[in-house]
Amino acid sequence: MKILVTGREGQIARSLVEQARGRPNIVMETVGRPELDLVKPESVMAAIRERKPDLVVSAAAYTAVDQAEDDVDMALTVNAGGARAAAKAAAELGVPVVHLSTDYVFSGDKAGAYLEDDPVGPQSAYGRTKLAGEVAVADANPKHVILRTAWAYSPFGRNFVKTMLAQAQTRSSIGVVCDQFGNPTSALDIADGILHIARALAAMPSADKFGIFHLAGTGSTSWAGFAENIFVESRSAGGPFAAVQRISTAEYPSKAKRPANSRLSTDKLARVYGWRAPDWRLSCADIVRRLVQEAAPT
Ligand SMILES: NC(=O)C1=CN([C@@H]2O[C@H](COP(=O)(O)OP(=O)(O)OC[C@H]3O[C@@H](n4cnc5c(N)ncnc54)[C@H](OP(=O)(O)O)[C@@H]3O)[C@@H](O)[C@H]2O)C=CC1
Ligand SMILES: Cc1cn([C@H]2C[C@H](O)[C@@H](COP(=O)(O)OP(=O)(O)O[C@H]3O[C@@H](C)C(=O)[C@@H](O)[C@H]3O)O2)c(=O)[nH]c1=O
Ligand SMILES: [Mg+2]
Repeated sequence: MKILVTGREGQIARSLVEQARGRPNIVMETVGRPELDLVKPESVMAAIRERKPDLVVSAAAYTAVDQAEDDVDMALTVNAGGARAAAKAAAELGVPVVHLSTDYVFSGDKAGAYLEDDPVGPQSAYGRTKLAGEVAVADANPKHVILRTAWAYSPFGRNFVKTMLAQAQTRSSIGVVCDQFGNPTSALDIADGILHIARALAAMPSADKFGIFHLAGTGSTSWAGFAENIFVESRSAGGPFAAVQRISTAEYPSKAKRPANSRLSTDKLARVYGWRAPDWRLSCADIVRRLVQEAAPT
């Protein structure tokens, strides 16, 4: 099975390449700028048409949450227009699209974990443009799996884990918000989940397998709790650590508003596909140890 991923250097794209390595019957290919540019729908259509994949993973996106507040037109063009083109190209080939979306489509006002059909209410430009992307993808290709994930981190690209470890190199204490709750999710786990979904769709593309699904790490915490766990693991692996000062959202001003609670229920994915991500602490430990080892002088 040939899987084509949009974006080359993104953390989910790189995780898909790593997790597919050595798996029989899976050819994982990535394509990004300049050949596939989400700003240019024709380039997206042409790149996908030419490669004739059996499944498209629409992973590339405008992901700079604060920057999107000042750059809404570009974020919308990429996250909705670009996503629509990828889904449409897949539809023309008659193949499914797995499209990545985000917990930031929710307002954060709910007390419990969000279900797939809970009302959306994005608080940020990024969240609004990603929601527009969900609508565009669903409209362009009936064979869509929209995967909302959250708080992604990995050994690759830019993410919260790498930011915390980098800051701890020069600081003994770091202020981190303790009043926003969600599910830290390893991009390597997201890649495993996507591979599971791809195999299930190839085996039996029944109607219940399409639609919106939540895929996130099992268990939840605050950003402060996440940071504390990162430093416990890093310290035990001989890496950098800092004290976490628990602060409120008001004490950490930012352009974009983040949801106070964006915990995602992953029961639908478990029910329909029989797959759930590991506990976030286990995956966090793996990735922190790997980053510490990779940084250690040899
Ligand atoms: N990171 C997170 O915490 C979360 C991410 N998601 C979603 O998951 C998906 C993947 O996220 P992640 O891997 O973390 O993202 P990254 O920010 O790591 O990567 C984004 C990718 O998109 C590419 N890209 C951006 N603009 C364009 C464009 N105009 N044309 C082509 N490619 C472009 C980038 O290319 P280049 O390498 O050239 O810059 C990069 O490869 C996104 O849809 C995101 O919205 C959902 C929830 C959480
Ligand atoms: C770096 C830092 C962040 N924070 C806060 C700010 C924010 O509320 C929270 C996370 O900050 P970040 O900028 O890393 O996260 P952010 O860019 O908001 O992360 C989001 O990215 C997009 C792409 C998604 O789809 C979301 O699921 C989510 O992962 O932690 C601190 O309190 N202290 C710090 O030192
Ligand atoms: Mg960020």
